[in-house]
Amino acid sequence: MENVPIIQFKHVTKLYDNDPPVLKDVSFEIERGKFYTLLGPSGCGKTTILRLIAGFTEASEGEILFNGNKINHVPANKRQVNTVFQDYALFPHLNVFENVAFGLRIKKMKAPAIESKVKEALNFVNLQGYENREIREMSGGQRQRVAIARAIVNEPEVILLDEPLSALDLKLRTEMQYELRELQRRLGITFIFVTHDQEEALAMSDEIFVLNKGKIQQSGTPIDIYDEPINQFVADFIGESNIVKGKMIEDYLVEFVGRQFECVDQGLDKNEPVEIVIRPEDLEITSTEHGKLKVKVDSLLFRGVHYEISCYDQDGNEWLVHSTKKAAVGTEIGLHFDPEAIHVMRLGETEEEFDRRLEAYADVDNDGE
Ligand SMILES: Nc1ncnc2c1ncn2[C@@H]1O[C@H](COP(=O)(O)OP(=O)(O)OP(=O)(O)O)[C@@H](O)[C@H]1O
Repeated sequence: MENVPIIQFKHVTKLYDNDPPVLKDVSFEIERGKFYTLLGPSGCGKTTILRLIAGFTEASEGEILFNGNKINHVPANKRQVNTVFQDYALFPHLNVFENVAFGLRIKKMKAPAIESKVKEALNFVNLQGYENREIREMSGGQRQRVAIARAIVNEPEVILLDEPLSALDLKLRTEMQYELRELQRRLGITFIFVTHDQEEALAMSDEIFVLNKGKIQQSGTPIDIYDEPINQFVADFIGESNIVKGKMIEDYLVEFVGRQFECVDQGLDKNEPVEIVIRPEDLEITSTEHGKLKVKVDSLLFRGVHYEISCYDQDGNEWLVHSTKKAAVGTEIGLHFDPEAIHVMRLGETEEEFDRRLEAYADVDNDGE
């Protein structure tokens, strides 16, 4: 049982009415006890995936499995899953205790057991002593914790969280990110968290699924996805990036902006058209003689930790640079970068092909040691 994924989607397609599909042939596996994030722009199908797992809607095609058993037609109240909604969906006329106790009362649990379970859940989210408070007397962050207590009190195997932090201001949101992550570790329950905020996804998750237009574009750890984006959509969505068109000359040699650069990629065709990603923090400002690229500084913004410098090369490509060094607007500067900073993306590569290519790199690295 331990090795069976807790949730599996096999070729799941979902249409509402006769509209075009909102999920198209989606397959993935969720392992027990990890923190997963579904990340993508508005309308890409994140909430639909949660609703399918919760049993609030049914798949049009494909299979959904829970602990290895098909659950496509299992009603929501028979699934070992609880949802924390964006607006928390708390009952305003009930106090904190009764909000958390609600599900247990429906299950007709005995009063002393309810009392101890609700207390335990409130302790978990640091709301001991708030039992008799009205919901309207609670702050946004406290309501959030009541909603989480209400989910964990049922001891589900999976907790689904649909943009639960989006109503909070930035400071509280950051605090709650730590709290939620910590809570997930202490509980050891599988969390599936939905957000369209890439920083939140990178900070919180064990695994991220990046979605666009009803398809999973890439899945992996935050570092995998940040360092090796599969395509332009992921590179752009997961952080600020410089993306330019290029050509793979041969293994370890790529051309862009009319020049050839040493890189770490291999296994592509000779002269294959590619896209190149370089992260702004991987670009170093230097003199025009020492730079690998010559660019003209267009604007400079102070961002607290670094300057954000926008430059243009001879072909009109924009290059964003994050640097603690300043550069004067209107001057020409050089940009230096290491071969490892160049990420080569194949056009139209599927996730399976991409993973195989990265594995081949790893084999070469290991052989080389
Ligand atoms: N009950 C419904 N009936 C018809 N269409 C729906 C229904 N629910 C969602 N959709 C459509 O399905 C698509 C995906 O919606 P979904 O809510 O899953 O996206 P999302 O990624 O969660 O977006 P958001 O971040 O805006 O919540 C959207 O085009 C939406 O309009």
